[in-house]
Amino acid sequence: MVMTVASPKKAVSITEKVWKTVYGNYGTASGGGCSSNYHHHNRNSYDSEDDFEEEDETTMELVQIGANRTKNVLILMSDTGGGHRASAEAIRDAFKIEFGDEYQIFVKDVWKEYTGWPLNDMENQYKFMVKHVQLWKVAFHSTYPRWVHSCYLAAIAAYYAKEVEAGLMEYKPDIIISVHPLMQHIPLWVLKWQGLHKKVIFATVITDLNSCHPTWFHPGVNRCYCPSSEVAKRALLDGLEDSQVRVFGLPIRPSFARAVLSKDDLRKELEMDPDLPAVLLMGGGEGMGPVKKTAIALGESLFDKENEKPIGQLIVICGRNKTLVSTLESLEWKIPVKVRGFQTQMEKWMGSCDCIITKAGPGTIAEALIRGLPIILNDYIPGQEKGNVPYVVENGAGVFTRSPKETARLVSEWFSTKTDELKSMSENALKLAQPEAVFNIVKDIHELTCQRGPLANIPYMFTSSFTSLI
Ligand SMILES: CCCCC/C=C\C/C=C\CCCCCCCC(=O)OC[C@H](CO[C@@H]1O[C@H](CO)[C@H](O)[C@H](O)[C@H]1O)OC(=O)CCCCCCC/C=C\C/C=C\CCCCC
Ligand SMILES: O=c1ccn([C@@H]2O[C@H](COP(=O)(O)OP(=O)(O)O)[C@@H](O)[C@H]2O)c(=O)[nH]1
Repeated sequence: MVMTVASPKKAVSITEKVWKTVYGNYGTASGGGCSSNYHHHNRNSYDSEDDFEEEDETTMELVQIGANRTKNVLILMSDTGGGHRASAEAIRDAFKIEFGDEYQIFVKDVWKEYTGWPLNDMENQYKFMVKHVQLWKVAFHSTYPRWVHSCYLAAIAAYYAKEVEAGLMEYKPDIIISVHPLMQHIPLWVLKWQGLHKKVIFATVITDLNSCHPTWFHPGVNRCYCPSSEVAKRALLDGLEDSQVRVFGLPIRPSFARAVLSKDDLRKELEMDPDLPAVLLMGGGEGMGPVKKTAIALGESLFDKENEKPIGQLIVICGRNKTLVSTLESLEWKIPVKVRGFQTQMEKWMGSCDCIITKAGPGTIAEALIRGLPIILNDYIPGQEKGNVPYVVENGAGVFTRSPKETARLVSEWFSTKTDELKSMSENALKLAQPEAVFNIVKDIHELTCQRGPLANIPYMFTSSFTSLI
């Protein structure tokens, strides 16, 4: 048997034996692992004291089990918008594709499941604030200084420490990944109180492309994955070290990166017109922005009055906005229109269209870039989405206008007299696309896990007894 890691003897082996008895979650890793030199053993129980006599061999086995057992990954997210869940699921799927059963992934809103008001209702509070956009502006900008958001979060952490701790420990995480701006501080404090901050790997995956809130940046993380060099610059200015920061792009579901899609086949499958150019209109996971007015304007501009025939078709995806679905469904259209609620296969709808109109949501933008769709941005949420506008426009992948009429005019030109413009924007979009980002992120986390070595087994049995003392 070839060993690559030296194993401390007696002291470790006793602790590990106790640990192994209570922690029954190992050995399912499919090939790979951190080192191919580890030989996997299938012994799952300790039968007698005699084991202590076979110390060398036993200790080696324990080291191997630590290396090869399934690692638990807890991804912290919240449904404030649709982007955080989309990125969390992208990371989960990429782990599965790259490493099979080596990692067990939990995508959770721990705050919603374990804590109380106001922490457990961020979705509705966020929805309310972005509807009253001035309120969101004030909340976003007034919490910008570190001392302000740290005080808020510390107060909440103190109040809900036990609940958050229970929520985190439930999943016995070896790795915690936060894809949410408000989920760095509290979990990191909890890990510190538990003495687990050097054992559990903590990574932040930022899902804003440019003007993100500084709560994303916490110097206590092992890695901070930034979707763009602009965000990386902000991270460094905010006190993170070079060694913590990686720039791979925004994590997008592997179905966008890996699937080979033919537009003709997709149109058949989605029952679209096979020949008419198609525009996709959406407003993030919640169907926000001027979707209704834009749809109506497109209904007019994509109809050639002289020849009495449509020059394009329209797909409207309203996300979770059910009122919008029923309003649009009740209208009469002169062009082919499909109205849909929340869709789980966005890559198919994007793959079947020729351009997209959306608010400046980072997830939708990154997905559209991968599909090479020119983008008309028709709105942005102040603060975190503002910087996405120059990111798209200055790179020649789209335009910004809040006017539904102007939007409708642009699309009708792209579909008739200005097809060259559409083509060159599509090429620019593809240049910005980073379909491999999610795979690079999970591979980097895997490397980090391997660097920790096989003895990074986490004594959760001790932490839970600590919990009961709080
Ligand atoms: C000194 C006077 C202070 C007055 C402050 C007033 C009110 C404070 C109350 C709320 C604080 C608001 C938090 C602001 C920081 C937000 C950081 C941020 O970027 O948040 C964005 C996310 C939404 O995600 C984005 O969605 C986009 C699309 O919609 C897009 O996808 C983008 O990529 C995403 O990043 O926003 C949130 O999640 C905000 C949730 C709001 C929660 C309600 C607040 C009350 C609940 C619990 C208190 C929790 C924290 C308070 C401390 C916050 C300190 C910053
Ligand atoms: O019906 C829908 C509508 C949206 N989305 C996804 O929701 C995310 C929206 O994220 P974005 O950052 O664009 O905006 P947010 O919803 O967070 O405001 C993107 O991945 C979309 O593909 C989806 O899967 N189905």
